[in-house]
Amino acid sequence: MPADTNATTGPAALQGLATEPGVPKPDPILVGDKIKRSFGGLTAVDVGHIEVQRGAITALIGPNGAGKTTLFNLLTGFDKPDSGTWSFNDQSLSGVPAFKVARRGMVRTFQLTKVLAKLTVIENMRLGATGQRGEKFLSALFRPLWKSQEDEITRRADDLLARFKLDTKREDFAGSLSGGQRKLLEMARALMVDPELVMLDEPMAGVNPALKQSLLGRVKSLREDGRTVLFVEHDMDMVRDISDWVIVMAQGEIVAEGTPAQVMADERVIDAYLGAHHDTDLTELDHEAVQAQAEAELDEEEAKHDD
Ligand SMILES: Nc1ncnc2c1ncn2[C@@H]1O[C@H](COP(=O)(O)OP(=O)(O)OP(=O)(O)O)[C@@H](O)[C@H]1O
Repeated sequence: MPADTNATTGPAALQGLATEPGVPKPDPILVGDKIKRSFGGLTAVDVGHIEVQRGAITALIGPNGAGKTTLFNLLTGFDKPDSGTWSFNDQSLSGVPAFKVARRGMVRTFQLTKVLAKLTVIENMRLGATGQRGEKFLSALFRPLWKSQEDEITRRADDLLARFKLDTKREDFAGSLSGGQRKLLEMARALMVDPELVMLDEPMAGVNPALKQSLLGRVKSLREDGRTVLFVEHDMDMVRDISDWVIVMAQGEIVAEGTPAQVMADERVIDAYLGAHHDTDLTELDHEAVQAQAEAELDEEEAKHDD
């Protein structure tokens, strides 16, 4: 089927957009303005404008300390900004607590913490249904629920575990799962509230390369189910493979946006990475960036000699 060049919805609509930071999207599910968060004298986030396209997979990348996690925390109500406003499905989310944000259809995954690792897989899933109250609300597990509500939660959890091929691990402690299985559990748990927007925190971290493809398939299937995905990731292969759009942060600000191919060739992105000290697996981008810069310098030299 030929691509619909006039599409305003989904990933297709992103083709041909300007690559300026904060560029408006044709059908945004999430819109933020002037979001600032400082820690002491350090400005962790200073985002002028951000829009996330509905039904697309958007990657949020940037060097260590760029403010990605802080922005995730702010948007999902786990942290409070110094200033700024944002809305989800045209409804303001400023000041809305995390569990209510989740109920409205926007959830974020968390890397499995020590406490959650001590619970079984099914217990983790059931906690997901409480709308991300998190481990402070572990008591939610033991709070009496209506039997029918409990049955419904268990049924949904078991369906998701089967879909994510974790059903045989149902009674195992989450801490005993492999890196890839933990990532599947984090994702499955987030789906307990049937969210429209799923925010994934480094979905590839600690995953065995052999499992990466299957995990990538899971993320793509979220989009096929009609969900919107926003993810933070250092693994550039993943970013290239599955993102429809990439937003690049550096020093708290959005410095560039575009398709994966556009941002990876963008000077502003190369500068952001080369200008920062980082210790994660951005080697591939580094390599490309260094090569691109070397080529640019050689071209400049050649041009000088040509004159
Ligand atoms: N609770 C906090 N207290 C003080 N400083 C913080 C806090 N949280 C984050 N920061 C600082 O804010 C800046 C942005 O951090 P953040 O974790 O959001 O970056 P990031 O882009 O997610 O980095 P990484 O890729 O390493 O996870 C960093 O300089 C960090 O040290």
